[in-house]
Amino acid sequence: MSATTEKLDDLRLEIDEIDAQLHELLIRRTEVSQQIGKLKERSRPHIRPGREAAIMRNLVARHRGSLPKAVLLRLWREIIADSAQQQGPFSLSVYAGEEAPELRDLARETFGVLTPLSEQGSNVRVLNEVANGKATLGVLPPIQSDSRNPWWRHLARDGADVPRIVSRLPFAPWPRDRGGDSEALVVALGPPEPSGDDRSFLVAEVQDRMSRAAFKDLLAKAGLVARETATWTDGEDAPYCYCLAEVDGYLEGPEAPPLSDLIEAAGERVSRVWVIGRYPVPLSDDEMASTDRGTRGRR
Ligand SMILES: O=C(O)C(=O)C[C@]1(C(=O)O)C=C[C@@H](O)C=C1
Repeated sequence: MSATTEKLDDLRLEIDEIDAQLHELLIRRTEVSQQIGKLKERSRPHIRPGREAAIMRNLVARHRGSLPKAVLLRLWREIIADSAQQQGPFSLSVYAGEEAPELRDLARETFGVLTPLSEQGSNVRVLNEVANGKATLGVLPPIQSDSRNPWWRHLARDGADVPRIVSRLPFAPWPRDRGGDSEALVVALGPPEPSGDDRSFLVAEVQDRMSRAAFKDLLAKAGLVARETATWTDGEDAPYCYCLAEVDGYLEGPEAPPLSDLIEAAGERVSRVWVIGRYPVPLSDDEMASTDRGTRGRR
């Protein structure tokens, strides 16, 4: 046996041992997830987007070597998707209409190959599937400032059956030369949970009309800087318009600052404000950059 063959055999043995350990750990992780599922039985839905984001951030922060972070996170996405499946019903309702026909791929990449997925031709159908418990998560196109019939307007109300925005996709962007450029927002029922680094969406019900610029000024009075804004009115004669803003941080609710400040600053003009969702800030291109470019691709 040549020295090279001997060395190859040794290294393959080492890979077999590593695979056995990884496999054993996956079996154990699944068992622990089932135990968590039993403890959470009464707190449906069992999905925790904030916790998942924290796990992904920790993985990226700890990573070293030449395995791309995109690959590392993809593996964990599959593991966590199955973990959710182990704990109870877990399914997706994905918008597949003209506005964003390609969300299915993004949903599959994020929520695993085996997760049941249905496609819907309208945003309202996706919201209904989540509201009536047929789907755990709804995957919808990003907010468009000029939409005549935006899906987010259906979230501007109170109630335990009103879905809320819980994630923004992709959480981990693909390397620029490899990935598609589709984006999505994910909605779910259930109590919100901060991830440690979040953004929020709020909607204000404003008497009469308000331009996006005027709404930004109003937000500034409450110390809020809008990343994005959108407005919607239900026809010419409607008494209200609805103004949406995406802001940094985790907003608690209209009773607490800064939203209570916003309502005060607006005087009579703002009758109601809803926090229609919060989501963990996705990883940046810099955070996803390779930790070890030197050895990758070398022959
Ligand atoms: O931490 C939990 O609550 C879990 O259920 C575990 C777990 C995981 O596998 O890491 C699974 C699903 C949740 O969405 C978040 C995390």
